[in-house]
Amino acid sequence: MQQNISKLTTKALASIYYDINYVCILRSTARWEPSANNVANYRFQFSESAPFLDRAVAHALDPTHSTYQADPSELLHRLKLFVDELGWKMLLICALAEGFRRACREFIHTVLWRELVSKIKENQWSLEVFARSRVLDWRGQLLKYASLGIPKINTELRPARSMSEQHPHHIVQTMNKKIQRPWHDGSPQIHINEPVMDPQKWDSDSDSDSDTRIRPTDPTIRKPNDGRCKLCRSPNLCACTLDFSAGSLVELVERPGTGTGVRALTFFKEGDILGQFIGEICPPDWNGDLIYSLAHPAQTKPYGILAVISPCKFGNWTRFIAHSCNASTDFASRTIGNRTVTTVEAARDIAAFEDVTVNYGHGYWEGRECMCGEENCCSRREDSW
Ligand SMILES: C[S@@+](CC[C@H](N)C(=O)[O-])C[C@H]1O[C@@H](n2cnc3c(N)ncnc32)[C@H](O)[C@@H]1O
Repeated sequence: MQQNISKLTTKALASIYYDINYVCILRSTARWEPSANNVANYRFQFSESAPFLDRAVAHALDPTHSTYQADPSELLHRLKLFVDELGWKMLLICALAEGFRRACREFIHTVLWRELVSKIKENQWSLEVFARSRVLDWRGQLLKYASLGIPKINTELRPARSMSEQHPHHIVQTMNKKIQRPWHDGSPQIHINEPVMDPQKWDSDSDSDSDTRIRPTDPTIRKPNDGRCKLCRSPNLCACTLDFSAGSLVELVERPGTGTGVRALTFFKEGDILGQFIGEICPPDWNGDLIYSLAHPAQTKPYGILAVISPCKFGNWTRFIAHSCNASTDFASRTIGNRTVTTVEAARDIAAFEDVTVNYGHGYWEGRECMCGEENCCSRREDSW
């Protein structure tokens, strides 16, 4: 019974994150392609949440009013409990998610509803950061109730620091419920969607005139014998690209002792490709980043190292995955579209709200202490470094 409750409420919470992300995608689609259809799809989410928010506010203003006393399924009672625990802002954020609206209607057993409220409470800051960093327009909804004299609504409408200018993976939630920018070696770490290459790092003839220098070719560009594309299985050059959507459903969180890590906000199935390990493409003998970098092997014999991918400055969320000696993902070398790439793939099913981990390899821990805490941890074993 308790297990079922936990499963159902975890699923409901994961669908709240998923739906908030979806509403924000609808918002940007409607903004950049404002066709009647796109705008209607976006507005629909608001029109779905409005009626029961209106009822919840009216009930809060006058709980004795006969219209609001009739509450056969006790929906208003559940909403009141939610607002008492988590406030109006959280109600407005969650109400824009279809998964939450469904739970409001269907979780009629008090134990189930209380468990969901308590899970949302545990994740309150994460949900707020998620909604704000994706520019969910919950304030617009709340403003319409601002003049009604509900004091708590006015305090929750106070402007907060804007996150709209930041990529969500420029935001790390700290242990004391603040946010900070990921930072390394005195500089902010910058999110990129495509690998970058600094020709100067590849320049063997740095004394020659820049006009006469030959531009180095990117060694990760797909060559005819790099094998079939992992996605379409074609042995020929194809236009396939990786789907980056998994990256929208993870968050960066500070962890004690190990720094920034990655937490899944949805369920991943074994074999799912979560993302591409992206960074600056550096020469194979480059050793300027001993923390984050990964060797990029050739796909064909003699299987040497073609490059080092260094995301210490430019990279994506995959650079923050912590090591575990019992990891939930693997790095894999793949040919996809016009490149050979390193992907991060689920080594087993990953539960929502679990930290995503990967095995950095035994050599990484030479002279360092692994703190993954697993029974088989390399730093606990007698033969460890
Ligand atoms: C690739 S980075 C991961 C992101 C990093 N935590 C950060 O804050 O930017 C690798 C570094 O994270 C920390 N780390 C990750 N997993 C760890 C583990 N299992 N034990 C100890 N430190 C770990 C170590 O400082 C390691 O050198």
